[in-house]
Amino acid sequence: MEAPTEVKEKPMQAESLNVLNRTQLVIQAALDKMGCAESLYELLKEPLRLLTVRIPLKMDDGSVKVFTGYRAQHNDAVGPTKGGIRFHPGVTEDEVKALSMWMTIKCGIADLPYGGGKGGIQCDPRTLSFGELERLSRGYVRAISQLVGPTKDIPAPDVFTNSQIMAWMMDEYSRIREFDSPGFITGKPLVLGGSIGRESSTAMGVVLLLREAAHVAGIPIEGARVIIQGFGNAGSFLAQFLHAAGAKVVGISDAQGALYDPEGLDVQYLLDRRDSFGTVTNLFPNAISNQELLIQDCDILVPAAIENQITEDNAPDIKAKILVEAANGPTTLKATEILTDKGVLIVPDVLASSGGVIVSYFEWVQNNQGYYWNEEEVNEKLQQILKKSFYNVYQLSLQKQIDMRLAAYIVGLKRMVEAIKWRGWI
Ligand SMILES: NC(=O)C1=CN([C@@H]2O[C@H](COP(=O)(O)OP(=O)(O)OC[C@H]3O[C@@H](n4cnc5c(N)ncnc54)[C@H](O)[C@@H]3O)[C@@H](O)[C@H]2O)C=CC1
Ligand SMILES: O=C(O)CCC(=O)C(=O)O
Repeated sequence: MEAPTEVKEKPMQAESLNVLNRTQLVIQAALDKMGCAESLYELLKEPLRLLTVRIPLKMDDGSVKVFTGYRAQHNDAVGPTKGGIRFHPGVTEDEVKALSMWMTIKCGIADLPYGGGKGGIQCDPRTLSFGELERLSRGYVRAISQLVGPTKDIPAPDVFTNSQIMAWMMDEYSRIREFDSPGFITGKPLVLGGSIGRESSTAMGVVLLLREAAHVAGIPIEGARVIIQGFGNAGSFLAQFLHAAGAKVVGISDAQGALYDPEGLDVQYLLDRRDSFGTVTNLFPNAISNQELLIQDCDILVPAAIENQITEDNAPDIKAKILVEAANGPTTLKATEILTDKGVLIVPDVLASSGGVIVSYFEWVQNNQGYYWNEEEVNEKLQQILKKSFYNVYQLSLQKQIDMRLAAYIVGLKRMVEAIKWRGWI
């Protein structure tokens, strides 16, 4: 496989950028605060299961390339595991493990009957043809089919995967199982049992949470200056929604670079020109870098791309008053500390990005019952869950005088810990 283009070797940093290590630290801190036995940490510090697969792919030119994929299942004490599938050159075993653990916390905060799961293939889908992408998606499902299923582990989209890929995966799983299995995967096209609102749900969730955060921070959304890192599923819908809500989108970015205009960007113009991988900045000679964008002046910063974007190196220079993490794992622990000390209100990833899995849960419920809801019903239910989630986390952070991330982990682990105890595992 060719070397990834945008994942460059980073200089040595004082803090650890290992997402698994830092997730373990927060889980341990949360379990300590909850007064849990050490054995619970021993159980929850790693996924229960991790499958590594090698997927041979026949390329269009007749050659064969072999890709590495993963599926991690963090814990299934509460119910089947759930979480997306990522196609990205930066996918690693530790990343997939951490992502599955974050799914556990997300589902716990939203009180969904799931544990966390996550999958990924180390690949660059931008270099694959449509046919190669389909064969790779089907190959991955064949490789993991024993481990997943509508009552075991339910995948969904994540970075560089979409409803077309979910459709191929559902079709492949249905062929293997010899029956139609819409509930095997979520984020499907509507005609194949997808839910209204799933495609825009991550961004919709961010907007709903941002409204609550802005309310407690005393910053009106109307007129607020927003920077969004990432212009894919989460970032582009978000730009659209915030623009419609009267906010001024002053910055956006993608894997190639970033655009910033203090007067506000033309969101519709950018949406019309972005490609299917959320790239648009390559069309502009005045593009700046992602790192430059993050420290530009704004009221609200929304990382909506990949991990480790906000570190101890750039956190002191961040100007935003509210940080809403639509991406998974964009901020390191040191950066969280620096920003919290600066008085920045952080809506952590495990809360901020939960709109996607909540509507995925709605999709799975609708698939199981064979009865489909309208947009109003989906949005109303989503709003109810998110409002409750936000205040559960926010109030705990005030009550215990802890940062929002630690508070979110405590809220998110509660149901899992209880389920483990009731099952008699610990
Ligand atoms: N799609 C979903 O339902 C959910 C996504 N998320 C998280 O939101 C974030 C974005 O996901 P999606 O929008 O779904 O992905 P996407 O594939 O639709 O878009 C990703 C965006 O990030 C940019 N990007 C990729 N690599 C980058 C890099 N090295 N530096 C800067 N930008 C880069 C891409 O150019 C693109 O604009 C991820 O962290 C994902 O885990 C969280 C919950 C649900
Ligand atoms: O929709 C889902 O089930 C999972 C979405 C996801 O992967 C995430 O929240 O990170």
